[in-house]
Amino acid sequence: MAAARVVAGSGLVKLPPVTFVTGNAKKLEEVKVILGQSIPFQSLKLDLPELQGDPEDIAKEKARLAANQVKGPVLVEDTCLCFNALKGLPGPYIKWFLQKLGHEGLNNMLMAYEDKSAYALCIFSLAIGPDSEPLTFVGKTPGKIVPARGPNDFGWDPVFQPDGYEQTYAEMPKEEKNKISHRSRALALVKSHFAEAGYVFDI
Ligand SMILES: O=c1nc[nH]c2c1ncn2[C@H]1C[C@H](O)[C@@H](COP(=O)(O)OP(=O)(O)OP(=O)(O)O)O1
Ligand SMILES: [Mg+2]
Repeated sequence: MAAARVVAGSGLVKLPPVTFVTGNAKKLEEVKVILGQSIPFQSLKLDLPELQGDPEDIAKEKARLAANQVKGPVLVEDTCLCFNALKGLPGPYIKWFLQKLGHEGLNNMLMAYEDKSAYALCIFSLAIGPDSEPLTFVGKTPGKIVPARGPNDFGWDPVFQPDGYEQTYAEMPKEEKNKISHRSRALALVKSHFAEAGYVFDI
């Protein structure tokens, strides 16, 4: 795929379509709906290895790996579920905690604490090409951890109840989740960036 190039004298950067790289079909479904026609993108199903550490660094490293494989502009995302009583853990490691412990186990982790508050964090990272420093866009939704309610078709949605709602993410209609979710808040920043950055697409 062609790399990004500056159009001389115009202040514009010409880009091939962006590739959203994820191994998670449910994420992709939400991103498609939230982005609509605002940013031309295609998707690539790849489960990229993830660095340990600070969530923003994990997302940036994912973007670097993706841009090296795709050899063009990429967007990736890393999602964290952070328990306040546990000082932000499991955070970026939620995937493995959920896989091993399930919804009940996540609730049990908070049994010793009165504070069940938590927040969902979504970090998109955009790399324009293999050699460019990735940018990050962070969206956060506060809520609490509750015993599972609602359809079990996307990760920890049944155990996360956002503040101001009586329903868990899983119980909400998708449009409602997409209005307030960590993912849509991060994507709002991605959209503003694309609107302001002077990218034109080679499509
Ligand atoms: O809105 C969400 N509602 C409920 N669960 C969610 C959500 N978003 C991600 N999740 C789950 C998927 C994975 O168990 C973990 C994040 O891990 P994370 O590495 O970001 O996702 P992943 O490995 O499934 O896909 P990717 O290939 O994009 O890294 O939280
Ligand atoms: Mg992952």
